Amino acid sequence: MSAPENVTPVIEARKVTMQFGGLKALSEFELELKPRELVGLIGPNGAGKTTAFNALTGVYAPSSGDVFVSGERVNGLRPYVICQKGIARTFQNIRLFKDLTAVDNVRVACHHRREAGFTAAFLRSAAFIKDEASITRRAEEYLDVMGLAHRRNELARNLPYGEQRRLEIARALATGPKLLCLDEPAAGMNASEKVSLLELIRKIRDEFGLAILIIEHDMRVVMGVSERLVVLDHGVIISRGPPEKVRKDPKVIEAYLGDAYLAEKQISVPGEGA
Ligand SMILES: Nc1ncnc2c1ncn2[C@@H]1O[C@H](COP(=O)(O)OP(=O)(O)OP(=O)(O)O)[C@@H](O)[C@H]1O
Repeated sequence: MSAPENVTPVIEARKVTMQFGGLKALSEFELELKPRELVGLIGPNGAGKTTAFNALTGVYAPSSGDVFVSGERVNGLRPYVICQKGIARTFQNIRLFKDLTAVDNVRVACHHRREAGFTAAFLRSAAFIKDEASITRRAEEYLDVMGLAHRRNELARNLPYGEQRRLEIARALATGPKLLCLDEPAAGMNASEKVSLLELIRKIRDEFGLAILIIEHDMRVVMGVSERLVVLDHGVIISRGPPEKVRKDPKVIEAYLGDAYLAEKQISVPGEGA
């Protein structure tokens, strides 16, 4: 599902470097996602994947290089401002409002793009009340998309782990993003849960017309859903392209697939048995 060549990318990273003291966690990172693209960002532990997400979403200001959202340079802008420009993310460690219900977790994100202002809220005007009702309806729709309608009134903390992860995605979707960045959304799930989550993610891309950038450790799973992969190792992009090309790239095999890391993490390599 590739976008036409001349379409402005939803996100572009140009030579983005992140330096922490003496450590270059990310070096001259280059990335471009067109609308509706689904791209996997992979690499061994400590490769710089989360650092790349943090630089794209404003958690870190790049030490050098530039990030553009829909053609606008966003270096140094706060994460919530970048989110307002259409970049939503989830985190490796679940960050829900654990003492709010599922629907309220999503409502909070819907508020992020509400139109009624503080005065209306203060006066609880008719417009405000109508707006609140429509926010609740929208939040319910996102819960439904993520298969969580039945959990509407449960506290986030009481949801099973896999459903907490889906609730995070529902909340990110509710900000109305052009790009959804998912940091290991399937972490901690078994193989079949991972496959069904990633199929759901692809469905979301198709239905909402979003671009999606996904960090995922399981090569088999990520190769199955991504149209393109970008491979990081020690902060440097060592390979990029369609999954069938990347999985044969000797640099990837050496850095990632051939790593003892695979055995340690019990990660399956596509084309190698079960
Ligand atoms: N805020 C920070 N300060 C110092 N070093 C950091 C910081 N954030 C990340 N690093 C270092 O940068 C390197 C890349 O880390 P990062 O978390 O981006 O890797 P990753 O590919 O996401 O790894 P994993 O798969 O284990 O999550 C690591 O050596 C890490 O220790």
